[in-house]
Amino acid sequence: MASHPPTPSTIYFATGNKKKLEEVVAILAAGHELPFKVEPAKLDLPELQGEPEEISIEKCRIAAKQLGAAVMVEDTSLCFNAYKGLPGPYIKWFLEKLGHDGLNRMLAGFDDKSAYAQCIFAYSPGPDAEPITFVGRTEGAIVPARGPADFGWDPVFQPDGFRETYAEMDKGVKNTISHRYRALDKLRAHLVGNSGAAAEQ
Ligand SMILES: O=c1nc[nH]c2c1ncn2[C@H]1C[C@H](O)[C@@H](COP(=O)(O)OP(=O)(O)OP(=O)(O)O)O1
Ligand SMILES: [Mg+2]
Repeated sequence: MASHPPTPSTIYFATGNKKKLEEVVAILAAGHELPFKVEPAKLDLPELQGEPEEISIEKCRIAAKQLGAAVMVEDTSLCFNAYKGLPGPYIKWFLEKLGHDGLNRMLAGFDDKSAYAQCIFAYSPGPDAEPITFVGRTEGAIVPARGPADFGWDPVFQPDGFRETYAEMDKGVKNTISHRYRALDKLRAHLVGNSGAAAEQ
């Protein structure tokens, strides 16, 4: 992992998605007091192509250059096992063009409806540093849409071990089992471990 200077007092979370921001704020607020502040930065970051980790790293480089500061970004994939992980990072376009029903129709010919949601956070302390990444994954299945349609593909993703879709479940529950929680929890642990106090030891 790239060696980074101690965690700065302010880190910008660069995203154009207010529902992602809501969940990041809620997840961080539910944990212990942090030795740094996370400020939102509304940037319309490009939809890049490539392997998910590379996409997050490049997205982070772009955001760090634009903001000239410490920044975190995340890119989210929805991966169908019957499609060897596609749509993956391209889910945004599949969702936009096909909608919830269309995503289900993609799997009509397959017995295997299993999927996983994946979130990759990338963090960089500044424009000249190499971003580091943190991956979170939640296994589940693609189901006919159930629940409020206020956040992307939440209505069609039912995490393993639950009877509700992400959309139906209490936000507090989603924010303890989701792909976003799992990735962000690793990033938070890194940033706390690398904060001033710890870094002096
Ligand atoms: O927990 C989630 N539950 C349901 N849907 C979700 C979730 N997280 C991302 N999504 C949607 C948003 C976008 O349609 C696509 C990912 O694309 P992605 O590029 O990561 O998000 P985005 O462009 O909306 O925001 P950003 O400015 O951070 O890139 O899946
Ligand atoms: Mg995006």
